[in-house]
Amino acid sequence: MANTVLQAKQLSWQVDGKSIINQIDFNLVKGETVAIVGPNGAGKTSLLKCLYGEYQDFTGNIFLKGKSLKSISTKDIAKQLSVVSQHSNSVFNLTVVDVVRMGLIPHKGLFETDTNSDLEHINQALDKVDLLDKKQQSFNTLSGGEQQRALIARAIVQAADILIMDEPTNHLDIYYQHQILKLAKTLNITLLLTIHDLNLAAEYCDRLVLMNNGAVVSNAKPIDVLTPSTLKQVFDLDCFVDQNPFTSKPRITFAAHNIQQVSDS
Ligand SMILES: Nc1ncnc2c1ncn2[C@@H]1O[C@H](COP(=O)(O)OP(=O)(O)OP(=O)(O)O)[C@@H](O)[C@H]1O
Repeated sequence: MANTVLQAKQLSWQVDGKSIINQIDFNLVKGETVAIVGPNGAGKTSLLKCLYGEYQDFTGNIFLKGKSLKSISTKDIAKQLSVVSQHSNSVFNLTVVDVVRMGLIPHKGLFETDTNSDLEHINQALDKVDLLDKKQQSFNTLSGGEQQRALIARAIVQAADILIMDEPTNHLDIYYQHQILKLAKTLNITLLLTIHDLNLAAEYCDRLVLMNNGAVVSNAKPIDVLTPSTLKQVFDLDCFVDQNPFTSKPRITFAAHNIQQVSDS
């Protein structure tokens, strides 16, 4: 499709002989916001890791703006695609400004120092996420929401036009869940994320890719993916779908009456 920026064809990935991602076809179009949703263990993070080049031992093909991902250097991938992932946060025993400065790495030679315009760019990014006053604080001491904002500032400095976020709303209270997603949307770039909260996904995304057992069950607009029968099939729960009265987006209310106690299952 014209304007496809990221595409997977018959993508499979296994670990220790176990199939985790199973023959997935996927595409991401410039400018859209897409969420990968599905139960724990469905393969969402594994799919993202293949798509952003962390796992290279996949079979099938991944194309970044038409070029095979395996033929593009890590540095060139990072110029086009930035990643915000909670899993790597704990490695940052750095100040906030140093974390944000890491966004410059793909654009710099080995011994190239920061220019005044780089520093201005870093400050502008920190200002955009409202962390200028915390720039000298240790990243590890930020709250969960502030850490996500700092990583978004790093992505702004990285200046890629695709942003991948793995569970950006994890551990955030409801206010900050909305704040992070709204902030990401203001960047006006292509967004691909994983998210557990289907109501948030419906609120912010143009399209949802619903996964289960390493495969895609449904890939369409939220209204067409979030149907009681599809959700029952994947989550084994009955639900009621109506409209959010504020936004008119689909709103899902799950009924937990058939949940078994752990000891009964
Ligand atoms: N590096 C790995 N080594 C072994 N097993 C793995 C590895 N990565 C993923 N898996 C397994 O693959 C399956 C899918 O994991 P993945 O993290 O992709 O799921 P997910 O949909 O993101 O789950 P969650 O919603 O719980 O974050 C799980 O059973 C997981 O244990």
